[in-house]
Amino acid sequence: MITTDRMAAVDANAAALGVPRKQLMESSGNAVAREVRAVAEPGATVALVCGRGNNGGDALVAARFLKGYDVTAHLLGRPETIRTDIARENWDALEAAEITAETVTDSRDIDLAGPDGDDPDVIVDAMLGSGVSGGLREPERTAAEAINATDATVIAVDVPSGIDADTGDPTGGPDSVRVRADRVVTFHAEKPGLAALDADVTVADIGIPAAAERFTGPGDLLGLDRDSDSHKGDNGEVLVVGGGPYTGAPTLSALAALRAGADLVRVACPERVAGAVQGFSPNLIVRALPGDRVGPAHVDRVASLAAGNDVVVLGPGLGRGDGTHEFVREFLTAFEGRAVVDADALRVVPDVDTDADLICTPHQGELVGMGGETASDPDARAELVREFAAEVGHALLVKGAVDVISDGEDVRLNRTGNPGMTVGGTGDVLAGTVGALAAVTDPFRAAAAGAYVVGRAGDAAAEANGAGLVATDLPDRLPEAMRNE
Ligand SMILES: NC(=O)C1=CN([C@@H]2O[C@H](COP(=O)(O)OP(=O)(O)OC[C@H]3O[C@@H](n4cnc5c(N)ncnc54)[C@H](O)[C@@H]3O)[C@@H](O)[C@H]2O)[C@H](O)CC1
Ligand SMILES: [K+]
Repeated sequence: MITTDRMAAVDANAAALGVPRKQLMESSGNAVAREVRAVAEPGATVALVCGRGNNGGDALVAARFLKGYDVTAHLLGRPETIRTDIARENWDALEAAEITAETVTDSRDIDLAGPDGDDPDVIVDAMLGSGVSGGLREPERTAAEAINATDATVIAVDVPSGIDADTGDPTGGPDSVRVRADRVVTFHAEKPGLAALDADVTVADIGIPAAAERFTGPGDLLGLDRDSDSHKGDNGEVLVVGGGPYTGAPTLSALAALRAGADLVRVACPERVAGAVQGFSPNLIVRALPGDRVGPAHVDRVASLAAGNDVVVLGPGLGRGDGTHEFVREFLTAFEGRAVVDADALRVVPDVDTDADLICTPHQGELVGMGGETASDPDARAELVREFAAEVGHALLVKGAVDVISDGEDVRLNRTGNPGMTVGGTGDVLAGTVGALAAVTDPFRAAAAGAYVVGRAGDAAAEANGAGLVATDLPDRLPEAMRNE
């Protein structure tokens, strides 16, 4: 089962793996033609009703695969207004091949009947697919009514036009016009909304590599951009809780959170290191906690600071010690928000009873310290991480040459990054990045996207600095790494 958003992500990941959308469209069109052949013998009349997006493009490809059938393509709009290059190229190919094609610009001109005035044997509904928004407009609306009025076998491409593939509901409200299909050929995987329809659904493999789903890619960044009309705070407020024995760690997390798009980043750290943290950057808001270590005495103060933020990043530079663990335990027990837990705070997580929504970011040694298991084979490790995430009830991002991300159900692997990133501090950058992303998306996506972009930033830094890569190289490279291309 795949949602429309995830499908768009997987499609972008496939393109990054060298399988561009035009190639997928060729497979989609082929699958549509196969479905036509399954319901009608050669010689049958087939009307392809094509919108101007890629859903229409799929049917334009199908026309080339339907030799021996009496095919007419009806394009709803002028060819110049076809919305994508790949659909237009397939329209041009159709014309060049002299396959019967008509354009319909006025809904009153829609006529699906063949030369003898009879309904076609088969109608392919390729008006709108996953790009639909709102109720059908003209000429699609009238065309849908015309399709529904025939006694042709109606095959919908991807989803019946006017239906939301995620919900199965008509896109214009309960009584709005939509195509009533006998069959649906949907691509790559079943869509959540199709099962409820009164249609036979075929899932066609269109050649998207399994790696496009299994591994993170640029598609995992879709939808994470800032809204153009957003206000200060809309893009996330992050509280980093750490420092004591170390000052660099909370600072790196905080700088990374800012570069990953958070609007405001606050650092709660012992007063002994507060000046040093602030000294790194005027962009940070520092809240000093009395003393030189974070301990149980600070729980109330940190809890009240946390309440004003979307996400807490807990752990960078906290150090270990009875007081630290006690602080983490007490804080998490009462906390009900979202937190990234890293470094010395991790060990406490499996024993804490908390309503918080956590993303734990252990390396493999820390995973074992938490009670988890690891394996050298990535697939075996992925399954172990998934099981452990389900057991602790939180999302895990287990760092390694290949990172494994799981929320106990889904698993994603991340291959970006390089051996140069084993230097100190890159984990702090990752925790801060995931913290910023967790303010704008769910924990699993935040962890997957965070691992991907920090690895990419590290790859760019390694290219520039070779073996001299240091963690402070990474935050400034995050904005470039977060572009979804
Ligand atoms: N990997 C994949 O996801 C693949 C998908 N394929 C096919 O592509 C469509 C989705 O194509 P897209 O161009 O994104 O959108 P549509 O064709 O569904 O819509 C295009 C166009 O229609 C206009 N529009 C939107 N809403 C309405 C409305 N209510 N009334 C009228 N017109 C509307 C709007 O301007 C849109 O831009 C997917 O379903 C698959 O069939 C591939 O070919 C293979 C890979
Ligand atoms: K359709």
